[in-house]
Amino acid sequence: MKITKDLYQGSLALLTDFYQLTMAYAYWKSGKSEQEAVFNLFFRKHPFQSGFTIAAGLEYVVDFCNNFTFNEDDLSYLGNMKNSDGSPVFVPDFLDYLKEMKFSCDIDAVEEGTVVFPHTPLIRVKGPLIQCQLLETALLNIINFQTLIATKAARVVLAAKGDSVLEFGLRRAQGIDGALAASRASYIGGCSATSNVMAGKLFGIPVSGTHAHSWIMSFDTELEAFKAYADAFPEKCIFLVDTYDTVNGIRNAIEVGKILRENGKEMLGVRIDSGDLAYFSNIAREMLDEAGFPDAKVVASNDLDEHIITSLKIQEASISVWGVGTKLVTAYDQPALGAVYKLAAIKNKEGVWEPKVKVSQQSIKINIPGEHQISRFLRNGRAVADMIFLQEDVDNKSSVMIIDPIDSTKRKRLNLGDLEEYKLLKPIFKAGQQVYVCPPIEAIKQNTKDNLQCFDKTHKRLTNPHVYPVGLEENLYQLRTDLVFKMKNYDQE
Ligand SMILES: Nc1ncnc2c1ncn2[C@@H]1O[C@H](COP(=O)(O)OP(=O)(O)OP(=O)(O)O)[C@@H](O)[C@H]1O
Ligand SMILES: O=P(O)(O)OC[C@H]1O[C@H](OP(=O)(O)OP(=O)(O)O)[C@H](O)[C@@H]1O
Ligand SMILES: O=C(O)c1cccnc1
Repeated sequence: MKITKDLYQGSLALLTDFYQLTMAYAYWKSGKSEQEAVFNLFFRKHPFQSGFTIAAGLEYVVDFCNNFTFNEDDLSYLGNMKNSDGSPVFVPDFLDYLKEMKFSCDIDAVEEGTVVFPHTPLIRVKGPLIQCQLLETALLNIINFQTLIATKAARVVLAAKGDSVLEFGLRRAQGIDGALAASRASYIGGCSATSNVMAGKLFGIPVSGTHAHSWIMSFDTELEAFKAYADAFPEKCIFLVDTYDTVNGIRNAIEVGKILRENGKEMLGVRIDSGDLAYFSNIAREMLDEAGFPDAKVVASNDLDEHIITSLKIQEASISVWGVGTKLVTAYDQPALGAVYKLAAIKNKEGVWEPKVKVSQQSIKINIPGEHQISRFLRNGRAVADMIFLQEDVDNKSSVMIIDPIDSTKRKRLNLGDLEEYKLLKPIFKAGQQVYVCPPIEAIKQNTKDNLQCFDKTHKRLTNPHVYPVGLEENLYQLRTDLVFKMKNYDQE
């Protein structure tokens, strides 16, 4: 789908922070706009204290870049901006420059559904400084949110251990776009369907659902309500049984289930939305089995997340479908992923690339310089480590040393001959032309599943997961250390 056209009816070029535009103007004014640069988008810590993160949002980025032009409306809005002395913020020549600007960057990115780790770029942008800069805010907005929600969904789905998870979040999501993007990312993370019909239409996600308490309450009795629903949707009967008395509700559902069966239809199940979900789901299972409905499912909802699902599994609750809303689509326990977008290299006036670092007191905040690539190494299909490296440093090597970017005492030697190697950054745009075909959403969802399968279960544990090794190839580590020393200028008093 064309996200820009269908969702935003036109231009997204102004979906940026004002300072990106003031920097763009200043780059242009100082003759630096065409200077080539490399920026990396990466995060520093997994969300939710997870041991893994699922990359998502690339299709939105592709669409954003393909539509990265300022239209007349945008330019007129910018043209009318005034400084406090009444002078225009942006001079007409600059607005003409923006009007003529054609997206011409190279973009390399990790495919959606890939398991990713701190410090490794999810997106690398190479091109004119001004364009790289103007892309920052939108790319972060897109990737931070969808990656966060895809990760949350993957955790919920892992907790459900093969049961279906339905995403029910629309009513409590962060606005319209938050809801749509969350439904998309939840599906990528492994949910089976969404209640969000517009997400179903826009993204091709299966939609599904049951009915609400209001349906029951609009009738004199619950039994009447179930019968009327069965009449309208004989193929889709999941009865919500907890409006008045859950045990009686299950009894009523069974009664209507029998009527459906007499008419050649099967009740799909019951939904429980309150009370002790372990206790009532087990009662529902017993009653349904006893009444001859062993295939009827018990659906549970009510403020679920991966931790409550895990607890209900431990309690041996008889739940086989999980409706998860608020805590999934709002990423309730961590509402933002902290991915950043940092300059990693710039071409100087002599045409020589210079790697760049942002020095920080906290070593976790020192970025990785240069136009690097990431390799994932696998042994017999099992991921063993990720390496961040500069291609020229590893050419013709039979083994490499990787060093943890934060703690240099953590090192690992990899014998390349024993390992399968996958390059994670794929070409997406070359000189502004899209060279990557965005896969259908089903393929992205499958990619998540396949990727997760490559990781040991200790990395997928929901609490205190085992840390997966990701390191800088030793030459890149040294380059970064040297640059930090140079920028800090320790030799001066
Ligand atoms: N057996 C259980 N173990 C752990 N958590 C549970 C269990 N049963 C339900 N829960 C969770 O406990 C919370 C109970 O929510 P709440 O306090 O709103 O009670 P409620 O029964 O839903 O009341 P209401 O009738 O207002 O909906 C929910 O998050 C639910 O998922
Ligand atoms: O709890 P969540 O994970 O967010 O899942 C969605 C919730 O939304 C609905 O409740 P709501 O009170 O809005 O309506 P209903 O119970 O009358 O259907 C539904 O019954 C779930 O409890
Ligand atoms: O279909 C449902 O059961 C549903 C949909 C949205 C929110 N809660 C429940």
